[in-house]
Amino acid sequence: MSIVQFENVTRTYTSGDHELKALDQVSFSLDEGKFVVILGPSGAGKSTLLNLLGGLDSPTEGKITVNGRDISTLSDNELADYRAATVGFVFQFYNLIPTLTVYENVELVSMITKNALDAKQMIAEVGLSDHLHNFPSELSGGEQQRISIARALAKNPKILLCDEPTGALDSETGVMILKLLLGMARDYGKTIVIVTHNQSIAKMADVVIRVKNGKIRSINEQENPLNADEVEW
Ligand SMILES: Nc1ncnc2c1ncn2[C@@H]1O[C@H](COP(=O)(O)OP(=O)(O)OP(=O)(O)O)[C@@H](O)[C@H]1O
Repeated sequence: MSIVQFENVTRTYTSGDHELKALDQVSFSLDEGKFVVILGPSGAGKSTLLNLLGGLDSPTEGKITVNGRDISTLSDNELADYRAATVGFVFQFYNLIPTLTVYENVELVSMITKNALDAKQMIAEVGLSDHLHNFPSELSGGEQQRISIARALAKNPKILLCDEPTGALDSETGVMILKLLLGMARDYGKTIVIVTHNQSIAKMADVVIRVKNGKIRSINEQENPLNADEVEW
């Protein structure tokens, strides 16, 4: 069943009398529970696409439907509700709050959503129960990224949006993070959308979307994606 639908979506940026179409008439749909990789060179429009899907921005034209709801015309307050209820974010540089402990960083989510899952349970899910009371600076990069995934999962989102989630990690640690994300799709039916420059990660995707100059160049479904263990870069 399709959980995401973009129909002729355009996002135009205007500066002075110059207009730039960061996304230009983009249409695609994604099925629930899939592991999706969006590939494309710098400036292709990947972050713009992820921001629109995450309700951090609205399209200039076109329609975006997520989980049966048209999110293209929501007010700022409605978008905040949509973000809290439907999507989780994982970023390249983790975005943890340095003055809060691991537990507090994840528990924070319960302040923005009614359906938050138990913070300790989510930290256990990413294998870091021994670090509940550590501060982010006391953890390795891979551990910090696992905490940011625990925080995203604590919102119990249907969709996890990841912008270069392994971009700051070595290959071995990156594979561990990808394994964790893949497990979220396979075991919990989450839809995982990863934006990356890294062609190797695309080998483990159910669906690969290639973007260039604001347009979709191709959408490929892969029947037999690789396991995370088989990927390296
Ligand atoms: N806020 C903005 N104002 C003006 N132009 C923007 C803005 N955000 C993005 N753009 C432009 O839109 C285009 C697409 O940018 P986007 O960040 O989506 O690309 P990207 O594929 O994510 O690139 P990267 O891989 O380098 O992050 C680029 O030409 C960029 O300069």
